[in-house]
Parts: sequence; structure tokens; C-alpha cells
Amino acid sequence: MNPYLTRDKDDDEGTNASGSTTGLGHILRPGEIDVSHGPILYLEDVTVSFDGFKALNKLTLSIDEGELRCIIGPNGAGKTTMMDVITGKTRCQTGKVFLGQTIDLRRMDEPSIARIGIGRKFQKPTVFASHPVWENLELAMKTDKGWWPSLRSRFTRPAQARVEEILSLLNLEQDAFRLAGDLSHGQKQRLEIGMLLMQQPRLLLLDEPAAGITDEETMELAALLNGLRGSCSMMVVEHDMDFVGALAGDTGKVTVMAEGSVLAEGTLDTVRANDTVIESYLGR
Ligand SMILES: Nc1ncnc2c1ncn2[C@@H]1O[C@H](COP(=O)(O)OP(=O)(O)OP(=O)(O)O)[C@@H](O)[C@H]1O
Repeated sequence: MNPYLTRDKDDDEGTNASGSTTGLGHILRPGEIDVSHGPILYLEDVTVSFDGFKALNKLTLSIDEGELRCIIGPNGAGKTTMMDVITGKTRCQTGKVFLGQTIDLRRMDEPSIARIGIGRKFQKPTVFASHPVWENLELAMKTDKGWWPSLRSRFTRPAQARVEEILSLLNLEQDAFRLAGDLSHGQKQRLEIGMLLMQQPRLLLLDEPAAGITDEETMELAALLNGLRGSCSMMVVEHDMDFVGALAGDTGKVTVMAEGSVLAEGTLDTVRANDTVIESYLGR
């Protein structure tokens, strides 16, 4: 079962002080993401310069709610810098960066951006190697206590149910009691995505999740991400074109970046046939 289907009712609907539904879904509570009239992520004319070099050059891009967008492009195109800007790690000099219609990410710091629902996975998996798989998931669960204090707190029934749901989604049920450090590279990648899912993100940013994993694990990862489609928006930066093909299918939108801007956008077949893309990235 998709874990987002069990999202708390209060997470998605307007509620009044007594907790009953108001029916005024368009009236936003603080921190609520408004996607009623447009995309979940919107970047416009974003520029980032490092000592005069433009890593991002008037980058304009948007992601729809529930979309899985693959981003491809040559080394140095600015893909990681773009994720750094979205997550508040790097500040852009000019441009707009919005989550939904109302949340200006440029005004927020990294922890606040993470709390509001943007999860990021770096290329190298980061798991608690000396803890069992299930405990990695439990530690990652959204909590006001933080990870380390929560290690000592009781494992509640709802937490247990969510861990079981995510283990099943990750196809790691048989490995629940193994130490995370003993998993294969591909299993660690899936576990780290599961740890992000425990926090019920609205937008996931994944940087080359298929790098260094076997072909079989790559397809398993693609199945996992395809299964999340619609319930969580995702931006996946990737060089492995088989993986991109498995994610984008015939109709998914792929963005090609080069020199800090969008070079082309469309279905994988469309961008693959684009002469400029062939010249600058895919080769003949
Ligand atoms: N902190 C920094 N200081 C100076 N230059 C930087 C910095 N961060 C990135 N750059 C430069 O900005 C450009 C874009 O880098 P970025 O890592 O965003 O590209 P990328 O598309 O993610 O590449 P790759 O596919 O190799 O990961 C590169 O030329 C890089 O050297």
C-alpha cells in the first residue's frame, strides 16, 4: 500500500480550531503548500555565479504536483547547483524559487526547507550502518524530538505500522533485522529513499540514485520510484539513460540542462532526437 494514502487527514485538509474539516481547502494554514493554480516547484530566471562563472544562468523550470521529472545533462550543467538552490544550501543572486504558489524558498534556511516537505538524497547513501534496517526507518520518522533522542523513545504502534509499510514498499521486508551497513549498495539506496519517505515529503530530490548499482537493482529502484508517482513529486538527476527510460516511459517529461539553463524539454524520444541535445550531451 502506498504510504501517502495514510497521510494524516489534517496534513491535507483545512481544519478549524476544534479539528473538524472547514471545507475551505483554499484557505491555507501557515506552511501549507498551495498547488491549486500551478506547479509544486517553480524556478524563474535563477542565476548563481561563483566568482563570475554562472553555474546557473537564468534557469526557468517547473514541476507539477505528483510529477516524476528526470533531469539530464553533461557534467557541469548546473544540476547539483539547482538542487542546492532549492534546498537552501546555495543562495541564488537573482530569480524566483517557489514551493507552490506562496512559499518563497529564497527566504528560508536549509532546516526549514527540509521541514516544509522537501527531501533530498545525495548520490552516496547515508544510513546508520550499525543499526538494523527497521531502526533506520524509525529514526527517520517525522518527530519533534530529533533523531537521536527518538532512539531512546518507545516504538509506538503507528510508527511500527509505518515502518512495516515502507519496508514492504522498499522490498526490504526480509532484511528488516539486518544491519544497514551489511546491505548491498542498491539496497542502501532504497533504504535511504525509505528514510526520506518516513518524513512524508511533498517533493523528493534525488541525485544520481542509480549510480554504481547493478542493472537488476536499477530496475528495482525504477519500480519503487514509479510506484510513488502521483503521491509525491520527484526530481531525479541521472546519467543512466536506461534508468531515465524506465522512469520517463513514453510520455514523461525529461529536462535537459546545459551551461546552467534548460536546453530542451519533452519526452525522452523528443529530446533524444533534438540536434542540440545530441551535440552537447548524447553524442552521435
Ligand atoms: N562552490 C562552487 N564554487 C565554484 N564553482 C562551483 C561551485 N559549485 C559548482 N561549481 C561549478 O558550477 C558548475 C556546475 O556544477 P554542478 O555540480 O552544479 O554541475 P552538475 O550538472 O551537477 O555536474 P555533474 O553531472 O558532474 O554532477 C561546474 O562548472 C562547477 O565546477
